[in-house]
Amino acid sequence: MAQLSYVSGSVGLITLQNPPVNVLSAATRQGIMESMKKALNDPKVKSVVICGQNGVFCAGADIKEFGPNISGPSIVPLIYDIEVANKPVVAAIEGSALGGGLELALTCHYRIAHSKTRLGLPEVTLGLLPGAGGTQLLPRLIGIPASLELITTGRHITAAEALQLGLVDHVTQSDTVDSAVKFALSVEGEPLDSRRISKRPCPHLPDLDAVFEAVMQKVRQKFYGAIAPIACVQAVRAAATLPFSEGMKREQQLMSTLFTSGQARALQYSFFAQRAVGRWSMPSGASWNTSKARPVHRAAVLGLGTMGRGITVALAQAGVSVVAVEIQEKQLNEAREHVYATLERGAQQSGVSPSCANITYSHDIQAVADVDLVIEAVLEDLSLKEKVFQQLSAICKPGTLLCSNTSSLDLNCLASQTKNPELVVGMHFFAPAHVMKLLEVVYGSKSSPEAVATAMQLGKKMGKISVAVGNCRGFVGNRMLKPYIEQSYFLLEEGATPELVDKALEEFGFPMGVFRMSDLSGLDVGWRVRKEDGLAEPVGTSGQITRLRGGRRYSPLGDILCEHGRFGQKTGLGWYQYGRPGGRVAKSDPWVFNLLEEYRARLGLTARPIDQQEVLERCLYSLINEGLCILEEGFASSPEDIDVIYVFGYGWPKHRGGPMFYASMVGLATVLERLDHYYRSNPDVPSLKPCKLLRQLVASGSPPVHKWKEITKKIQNRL
Ligand SMILES: CC/C=C\C/C=C/C(=O)SCCNC(=O)CCNC(=O)[C@H](O)C(C)(C)COP(=O)(O)OP(=O)(O)OC[C@H]1O[C@@H](n2cnc3c(N)ncnc32)[C@H](O)[C@@H]1OP(=O)(O)O
Repeated sequence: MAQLSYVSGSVGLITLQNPPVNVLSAATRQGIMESMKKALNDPKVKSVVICGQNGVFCAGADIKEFGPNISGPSIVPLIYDIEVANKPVVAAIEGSALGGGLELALTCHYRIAHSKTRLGLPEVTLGLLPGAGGTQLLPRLIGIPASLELITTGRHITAAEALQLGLVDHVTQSDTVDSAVKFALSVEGEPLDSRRISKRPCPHLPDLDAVFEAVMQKVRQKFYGAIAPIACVQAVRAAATLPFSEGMKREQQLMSTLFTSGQARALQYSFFAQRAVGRWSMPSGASWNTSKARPVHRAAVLGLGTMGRGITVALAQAGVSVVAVEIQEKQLNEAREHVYATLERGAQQSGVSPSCANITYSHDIQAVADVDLVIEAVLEDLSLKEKVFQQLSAICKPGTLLCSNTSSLDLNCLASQTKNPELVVGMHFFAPAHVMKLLEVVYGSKSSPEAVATAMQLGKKMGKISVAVGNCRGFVGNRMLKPYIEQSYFLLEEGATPELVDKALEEFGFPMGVFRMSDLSGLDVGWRVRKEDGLAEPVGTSGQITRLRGGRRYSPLGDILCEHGRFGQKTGLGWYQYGRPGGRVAKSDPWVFNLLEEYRARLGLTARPIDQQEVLERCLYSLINEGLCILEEGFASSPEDIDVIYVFGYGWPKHRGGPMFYASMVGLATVLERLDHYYRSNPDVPSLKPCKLLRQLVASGSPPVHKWKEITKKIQNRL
């Protein structure tokens, strides 16, 4: 796991050998310790170089080993031995130096990095802090403000930035190990005291208290409810105020609290879940490792409204050449300007040149004739989309993949309009499409595995976390949103206010509660769907209000708002008031309170006190129940798929893992008991009826999320 070899006569070369990313597993730690000892005891060795095999230095501690029974030598004394070594130790950094990997490099006396290396201390994203001395060493090397920023965000930086910050000593474009060996030879025999970071004082910072106070406030706001960023700030403060050994003790104290926290478990689960969704499968048995993606060099986007523009930007930024089509001349020109400005802004932020040259614009659908893939993003109207798919099928060259960005329509209907339904898949982006990480890749009953593989690969190229899901109403994300929103309306009927519901959800960790979120997305969208479904009926001021539709409880409150032209932020009025159309700041609106009072009075409903616990249970457990139904029916292949969708597309707080993980943390038996309880008092609300899978999981002893598959497989109704 770590190999010592001898090069250039006097250099001991220690190579970490733990593919794919040389994590510091117990065996690797043992290997480094033994190799170091051997090299230091060997009189022939005058200097040491540490590198990683296959072009990767080290991605840090092995997250899979985290838990109560971690074995092998611990990291802290191991890397301490390196710092106190009496021979110069040089880190030859390439690929990645992250977490414990960067901490390992920090205890070396010199750091040589390849120009393409990424460095960082991302422990905070795993619910931890850099607990192998990182919080004490980094501030001594690069100062407190830069350290606070890197440690609290976990951001990866380039070698160039690392050089600028003083984190590395030299950046090379050529062979990293060769450069490091030459460098090691050049410093053999030189004094090392000044190279030991732990011996340095932390650079002085005037207004220390004010700086830490400001950072703490920022962190509490930005990472609401997350404990690791706070602990990171506290640990860096220890570096600024305590001697090194005391600071190390503080770091360990804070780390041990984080290490066993539920948040760390959730975030580490999420790390692996993000990777697991790439190993997709379909009910037919086809999967990522049996299906080959086609190359997509040229793609078309059809319809340049908000979604189409965002998708165009995302494709161009991924280096795909784009044909952007919009039949309305005015909209086309606006889109061209908008896309250009967005790409320019993105280029300024990232420091790379904009990709405008990759885009051609047309108002003629014939322009898509020779592309490899089309993403349709026209209005969410079935008959319009069906017509578009007929046209695409006739125009495009054979084999072109036809994708729809629909968020709600039946993909099979669109596929049935084409000559090759196997080439049709959904690519459901989230607004703004060039920013949001999530992509639902939707397979219909005839989609070929190759088509799914191609959409998944394109999503990856666009920097998305892509999740393959089946074609049910609303797919996974929006389908689960439905009972969540429904419960929030029922809570209003029973006595809650939008403020009360939103507060509970925001304190849980959502960036926006359900009502603020609905105002942002536009209340008219759901209204149109409800009207199409025959649910929303005009109420007016004196009309009869019915709260039962098709035998199910129904709340027309959302429809009533829309009848008053209150569509949310875009009209300046929704569940809140925004001052003006397009306003962003939500203020309570007495009009809404009056409406609720009148509504309850008309229906003879008595408002009762509703607490945050009830809001969370009803909104979240009904959403979780729907997620379990989706798993049961096979429209998602694993709980990880659902959790990734919710964290990256719907603002589910990252440190709570996702709805499925959260349910397992709360206890499936508790979720079942509470759903049973609410269903008993609301037998006309089917989404509160616990699904079969939930009962089965509880009957099987509530296994951890990664074991659910064994049970879902048994009861899945295949698509
Ligand atoms: C006791 C604690 C003491 C000290 C504190 C130290 C704490 C730490 O060091 S925590 C770990 C900090 N490091 C990270 O957070 C880095 C995580 N890894 C990455 O960001 C990326 O994997 C990468 C940039 C290193 C490489 O990216 P890419 O090339 O896209 O590959 P993958 O992400 O798909 O990874 C490949 C493969 O490796 C697994 N893996 C990556 N890092 C780790 C890790 N630190 N521990 C365990 N496994 C790791 C990853 O899961 C992939 O495998 P699977 O596809 O099987 O999941």
